[in-house]
Amino acid sequence: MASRVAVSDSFKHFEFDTTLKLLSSSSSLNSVPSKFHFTNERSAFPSDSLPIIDFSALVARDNPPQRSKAVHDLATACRDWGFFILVNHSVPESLMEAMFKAVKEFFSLADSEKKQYEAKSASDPIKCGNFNVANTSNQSFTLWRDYLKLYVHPTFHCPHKPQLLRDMVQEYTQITRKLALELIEAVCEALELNQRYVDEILKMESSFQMFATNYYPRCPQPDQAIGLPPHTDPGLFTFLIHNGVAGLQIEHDGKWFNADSPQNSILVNAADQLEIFTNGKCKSVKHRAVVNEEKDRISIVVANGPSGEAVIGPAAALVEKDGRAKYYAMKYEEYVESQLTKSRVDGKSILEQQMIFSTY
Ligand SMILES: O=C(O)CCC(=O)C(=O)O
Ligand SMILES: [Fe+2]
Repeated sequence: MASRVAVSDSFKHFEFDTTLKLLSSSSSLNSVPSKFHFTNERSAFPSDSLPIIDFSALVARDNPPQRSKAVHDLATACRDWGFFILVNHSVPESLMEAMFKAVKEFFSLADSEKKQYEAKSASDPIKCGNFNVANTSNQSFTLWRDYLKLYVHPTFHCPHKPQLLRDMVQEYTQITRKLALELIEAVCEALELNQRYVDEILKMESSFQMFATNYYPRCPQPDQAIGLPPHTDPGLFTFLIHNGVAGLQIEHDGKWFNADSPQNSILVNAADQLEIFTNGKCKSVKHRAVVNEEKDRISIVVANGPSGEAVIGPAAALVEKDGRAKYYAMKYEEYVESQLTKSRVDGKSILEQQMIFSTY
């Protein structure tokens, strides 16, 4: 990492200065301004062997052998990679296209219009602008991306303009919520956890679902800035689609892999609450978003969590089988807030802080 701005009392995670979209469209921008400086090694291996999960087989309840194979494949993917490509998921291609049109309309609004959604605190249900992160030496830098983040369930929050965004986010998050529920039920089935865990422990009926979209403008020096530094996601399963421009990388066996995906598929990763709830049987995979010199990249992300009120620790039946709990429990809404405000780029993640290490 190169020089950055030292963290002072005025350090703010949330910032709305000038959007990056506006800054990077200036023809004279030929180097990364110092506040974005983050030296990164963005090379990664190709991702030929990423698991592919066929959603239609997973929900084929009239074909038990097919379903049980899909359930098994899902559990294996969550254990070995913490990441997979979901195909035959039933989300219409036209809805995905409309989502990209809608978020582009949002990012193209004037800064003065977007500024009303500048976050004042971590718990604001609508946030947009830039995001600053710090490292353990108390130096901060700004990420090379503009973002919009919304809390969409159990209460729906979305800007009123553009109307297309409001309509599409509502439709897309409703469909993806159903997909997430199916995935969670399948993981529970694979681990022999009954429906009570889904309904009463995770409280999926009031699942806390977040929608985010990231706009990563092309970058004059992609090795000197980062879209999103390595992190894991809160929640159970994160769904990601992108505009066809590569940039997502995932960590596997201590190496970075490019997470390429076929068109119309959804990239899914197991997230922190799934790792905790399954007592480590599913892995919350570290990932990052790198930027490039040629093309603007947009990703659309849905983080599907348990209820914000749910206190998530390892499932009792698994603790019994494993002989010990490997994680502390925490209320999910507190976990989300801690991750937004307390994480340090090169420090222990909130997930690592929740781990209980065996004393023998
Ligand atoms: O844009 C991407 O590829 C990654 C986004 C992501 O990891 C996130 O929003 O948590
Ligand atoms: Fe993420």
